[in-house]
Amino acid sequence: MAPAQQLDIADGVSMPTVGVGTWRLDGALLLSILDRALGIGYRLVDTASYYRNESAAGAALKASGLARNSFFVTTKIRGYDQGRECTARALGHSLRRLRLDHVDLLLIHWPLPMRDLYVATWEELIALRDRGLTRAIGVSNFEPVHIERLVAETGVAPAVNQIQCNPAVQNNAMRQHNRIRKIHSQAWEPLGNRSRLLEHQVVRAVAEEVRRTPAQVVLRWHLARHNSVIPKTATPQRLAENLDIFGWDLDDDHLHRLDRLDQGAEGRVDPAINLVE
Ligand SMILES: NC(=O)C1=CN([C@@H]2O[C@H](COP(=O)(O)OP(=O)(O)OC[C@H]3O[C@@H](n4cnc5c(N)ncnc54)[C@H](OP(=O)(O)O)[C@@H]3O)[C@@H](O)[C@H]2O)C=CC1
Ligand SMILES: O=C(O)C(=O)[C@@H](O)[C@H](O)C(=O)CO
Repeated sequence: MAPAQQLDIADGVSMPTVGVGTWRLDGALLLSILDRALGIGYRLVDTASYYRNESAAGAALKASGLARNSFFVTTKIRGYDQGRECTARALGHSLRRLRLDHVDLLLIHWPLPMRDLYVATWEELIALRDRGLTRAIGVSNFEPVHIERLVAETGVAPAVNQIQCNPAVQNNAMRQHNRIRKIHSQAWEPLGNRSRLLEHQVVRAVAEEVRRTPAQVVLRWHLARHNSVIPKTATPQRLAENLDIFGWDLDDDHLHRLDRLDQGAEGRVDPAINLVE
C-alpha cells in the first residue's frame, strides 16, 4: 500500500511526510532551492535558529505566494535559548525572521541534559502552543529518559521527536520508545551521509532491482518504517528525485536487506553529549 503523503501529529495538525532540510543552506542558494521545491510540491520546510537561515526561508515562503495554511514550517529552540523567558523571546525572533505569525511545529533542538533546562523549556513550549504561536510542539534528539521526564513533570508528550535515523544508523531504541509514547519519529540525516549509505552495495543493488535511485530507495525505506523525512540538497535536480517516493513499493525482502544495514553506535551522534548551542 502506498504511504500517506500527510500524517496527523496532533489534534487538527497534519504534517507532510517529506520536507526540505535546510541545514547549511542560506541566501540566494536557499531561495532558489525553496523556490524550486515549493514549485514542484514540497510543503514542509525544516529550519532552526541555529541554521541562521530563517530570514531566507521566510523570504522564499513569502515569494511563493502560497496561502499560509498550505505550507508547514518547523523551527527549533537552540541550546542557549533554553529556559522560560529566553524560549518565548527566541520564538519571537524566529517568527519575525520567518515573516510568520505562527510556526506549525516548534522543537527543542537538543536536550542538553547538563544544562537541566529542557523541562522548563518544554513548559514554555506548551504555553506558546496554547497562545497559538505554534500549532504543534515537539523535541529533537531526545532519548527515552528525557521524554519520560517531560511526561512525568508536565503530563504532555511531544508530538514529534526529530532524530538521526537512516538504515545505517537506525536509533531503534529511540524509535521504539517514540512509538510506545505515540510520538512521531522524523528522520534527520535520512540519506545517511556520515555512513556513505548511498554508496553501500546493498542500497545500490536494491535500487537497480526496483529501477530507482539509491536515495529514493533509502527514503522509501523510511516511509515503510513509519518515519517522515527532511532530506537536504543543494542540487536542484535532486529535489524532484527525493519527492518521487510515492506510488511504488519496496517488497519485504528489499526492506529486510536494508534493515540489516544498521551499524549501531557507528556514525551515531550521541544526543546526550552533543553540545549544539
Ligand atoms: N534536529 C537535528 O539535530 C538535525 C536536523 N537536521 C535536519 O535534517 C536535514 C537533513 O539532514 P542532513 O544532515 O542535511 O542530511 P541528508 O541525509 O539530508 O543528506 C544530505 C546530503 O545528501 C546529498 N543528497 C541529497 N539528495 C541526494 C540524492 N538524491 N542523491 C545523492 N545525494 C543526495 C546532499 O548533497 P547535495 O546537497 O550536494 O545535493 C547532501 O550531501 C537537515 O538539512 C536539517 O534540516 C540535520 C541534522 C541534525
Ligand atoms: O543540523 C542540525 O540541526 C544540527 O543540530 C547539526 O548541526 C548536528 O548538531 C550535527 O550534525 C552534529 O554533528
